[in-house]
Amino acid sequence: MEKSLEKIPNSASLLQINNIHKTYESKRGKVEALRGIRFECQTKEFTAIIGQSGCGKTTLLRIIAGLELPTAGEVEIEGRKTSAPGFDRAMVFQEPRLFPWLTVEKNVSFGLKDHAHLTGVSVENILRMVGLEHVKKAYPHELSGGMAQRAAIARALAFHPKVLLMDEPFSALDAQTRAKMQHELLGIWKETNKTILFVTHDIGEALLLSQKVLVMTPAPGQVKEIIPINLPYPRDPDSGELIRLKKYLTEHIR
Ligand SMILES: Nc1ncnc2c1ncn2[C@@H]1O[C@H](COP(=O)(O)OP(=O)(O)OP(=O)(O)O)[C@@H](O)[C@H]1O
Repeated sequence: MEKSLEKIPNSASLLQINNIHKTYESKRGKVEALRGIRFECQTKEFTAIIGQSGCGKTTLLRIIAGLELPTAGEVEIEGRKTSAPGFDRAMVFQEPRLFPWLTVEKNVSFGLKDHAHLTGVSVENILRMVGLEHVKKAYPHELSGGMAQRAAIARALAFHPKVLLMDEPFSALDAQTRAKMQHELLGIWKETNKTILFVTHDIGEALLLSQKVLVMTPAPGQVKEIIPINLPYPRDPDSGELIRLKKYLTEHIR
C-alpha cells in the first residue's frame, strides 16, 4: 500500500491540514485528541476518514469547520489560513439538526436572505437534487430519517461551500436507507463537484464512496495511512478488489 504521509503540500490543493495538534483541557485533566495531523485534499476529491471510536475524527472535522481551535497547526483553504467558520465550509452531522418550526424549504434557505444571489432558483435546484421538492412545505417532524438527512445535506449545499464536511451522516439510518443515501450522495457529488470529507465508522461505506481513505491511529489520533481507492463508480461491494481492501483495512485499523 502506498504511504502518503510525507507528501509535500501541493499548491493546487483546496484544503491543507498542516500539523494539527489538539489537547482538550477538562476537569478530567488534559486529553490529547490529535497529534500532528497532516494531509491535503484536492478540489472535487472525496476523502473518507476512518479510525476507532475516540481517535479524534469529530475533533478534526470540527477544527476544519472552524468550530474548534487547534492547540497548534493550521487549516488552509486555497492557501489561506482559516480558524473560524465560513461559508466556504459546511458541515453535516449524524443527526439532521433542522429547525423544527421551519418547513424544509425554509430550513434550507435559512440565513440565505443576506445572500440574494444564492436564493430562489438555487434553493429549488438543491431541493430537486436531494429529491425533496415534493415535501418542501413539510415540517421536520413529518419527514422520515432519510428525508431529514437529505434536508440537512441540502441546507449545507445552499451556501455553495467549497468543502462539505460530513460526520457520520448516515450512521443513524437503517441499512436500506443508508445504501440509498450513499448512492444519492455520489450523484450529488458528481453534480456539484464538491470536495468532500466524510467521517465514518463503516469501512465498507468508506470504500464505496471515497477516492482515498485516511486511516487514523487510536487516540491520540495521528494519520496512520492514506490509501488511494482508484476504482470506478458505481462500486460493487462484492467485488474482489473491495473485499481485499476491506480485509486489509479491518486488520489495519486495529
Ligand atoms: N469538548 C471536549 N472536552 C474534552 N475532551 C473532549 C472534548 N471533545 C472530545 N474530547 C475527547 O477527545 C477525544 C477524541 O474525541 P472525538 O469525538 O473527536 O473522537 P471520534 O473519533 O470522533 O469518536 P467517535 O468515533 O466515538 O465519534 C476523546 O478522548 C474525547 O473524549
